[in-house]
Amino acid sequence: MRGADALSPIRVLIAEDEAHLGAILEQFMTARGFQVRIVRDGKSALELLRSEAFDVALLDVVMPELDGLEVLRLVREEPLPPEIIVITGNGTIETAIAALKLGAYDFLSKPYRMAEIEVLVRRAWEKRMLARDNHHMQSRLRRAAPALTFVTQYAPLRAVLAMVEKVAPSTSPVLVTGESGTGKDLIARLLHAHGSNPDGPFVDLNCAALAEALLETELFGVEKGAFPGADQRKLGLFELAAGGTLYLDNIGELDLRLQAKLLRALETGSFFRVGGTQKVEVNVRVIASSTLDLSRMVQAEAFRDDLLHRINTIRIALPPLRDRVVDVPLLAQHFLEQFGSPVPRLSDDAVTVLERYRWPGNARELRNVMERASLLAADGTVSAADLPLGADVGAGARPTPVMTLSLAELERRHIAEILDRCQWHQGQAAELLGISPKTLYRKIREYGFKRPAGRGDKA
Ligand SMILES: Nc1ncnc2c1ncn2[C@@H]1O[C@H](COP(=O)(O)OP(=O)(O)OP(=O)(O)O)[C@@H](O)[C@H]1O
Repeated sequence: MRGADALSPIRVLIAEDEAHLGAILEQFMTARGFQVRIVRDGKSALELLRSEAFDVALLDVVMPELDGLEVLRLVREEPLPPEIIVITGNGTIETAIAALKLGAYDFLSKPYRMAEIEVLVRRAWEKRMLARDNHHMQSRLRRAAPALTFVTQYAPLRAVLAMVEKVAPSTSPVLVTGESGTGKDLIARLLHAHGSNPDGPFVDLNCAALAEALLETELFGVEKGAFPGADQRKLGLFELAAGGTLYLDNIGELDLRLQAKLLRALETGSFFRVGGTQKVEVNVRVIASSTLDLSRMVQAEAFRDDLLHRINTIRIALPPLRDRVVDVPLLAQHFLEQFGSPVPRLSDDAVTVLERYRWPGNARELRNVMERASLLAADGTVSAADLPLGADVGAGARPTPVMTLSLAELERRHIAEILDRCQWHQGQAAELLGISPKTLYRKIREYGFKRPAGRGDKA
């Protein structure tokens, strides 16, 4: 069982107004390996429960300011509340029933034995873990988690993989760089899987896909009433990733103000929700990725030097596929195994075509090409004719009647064509168009383009 002696101790809040009893409880629980915070009144309990993540809370019913039942009621309205055990002083059955009705895990009457408390707290924690694991498993299943195998025979990349395993258990931030489709997301997932808490959440955010204001609330959460329309508190991804990994894809797209907020969060392990006045403390491993050259962005004053230093502690650079031709047939085979059943064979002429192509969309493009080829393969063999690579070059060379078009119309058509060629992979399309993914995202909305069903595997 994970728990007090494992990597992440069980976090317990004790709200007890009798100082002597509180001190004994704190001492006992700390000695048993729990991570304990203690407060003396209901108001402080509520504040702490709202600002920090706890697994279990022990609430005395009779407390100044707010009584335990009221704290219980208010905390149960929060997203992801801890399990709560209510301690009744007078032992009335009515209070106990009221607590259970309000959603308490259980109750204990004073006087109680310390061993009883420990057993109850562990059980409450197990219930919480089961619920959380179940939630993670469901979301993982929903996302149909991609296979976590990084295929390569290219020696420098094998060295990178060895480093990934070595640095995975540390909690330092990691920066993964490389062109779109080179496998940055896959590396982030591998780091998480080999990390100190693989069962913890893996939360990813594509910083290129959201507008500034949305990004901030998405990342850091928002307090109820922070702005019109914020009608309830929303937890940010930083909090949802507590005890796990937060993967910030396209970090170069964060604006300078958010970069400053992120830096502070990384340095202090805490932040304020939008509109919030209470510090939220979290323990999250941050992995950032970028297709852009962040050092050049620093020179252009578009990226903070200090943030780059902070996330650059561990840097993993992925080379483009065209620089490691040795991997092309290997990866092609790997993807065929994912799509084909029975798995088709690659003919020699197909391998030659694959090796000659430059793969601007890297492994993702190869994956898409293999998905298509596995459908077309006749007699269980993928031949050169099943690969659309030559045809693509031809399409790109088609003359366009530019003289009769306005500049905006020309832009609209060009973007539509590139999106189509990249099968709606926006990172790749932005790269081919020479604009940032965020600009592309804006243009897509401006021109009202709609992603055709089944196109593109990532925003
Ligand atoms: N070396 C590899 N072995 C196996 N699969 C790979 C490899 N590299 C990439 N892939 C697969 O190719 C696809 C694209 O990779 P991934 O999403 O990790 O790229 P990325 O660099 O994060 O792209 P982007 O910058 O556009 O977000 C995924 O399906 C991934 O699993």
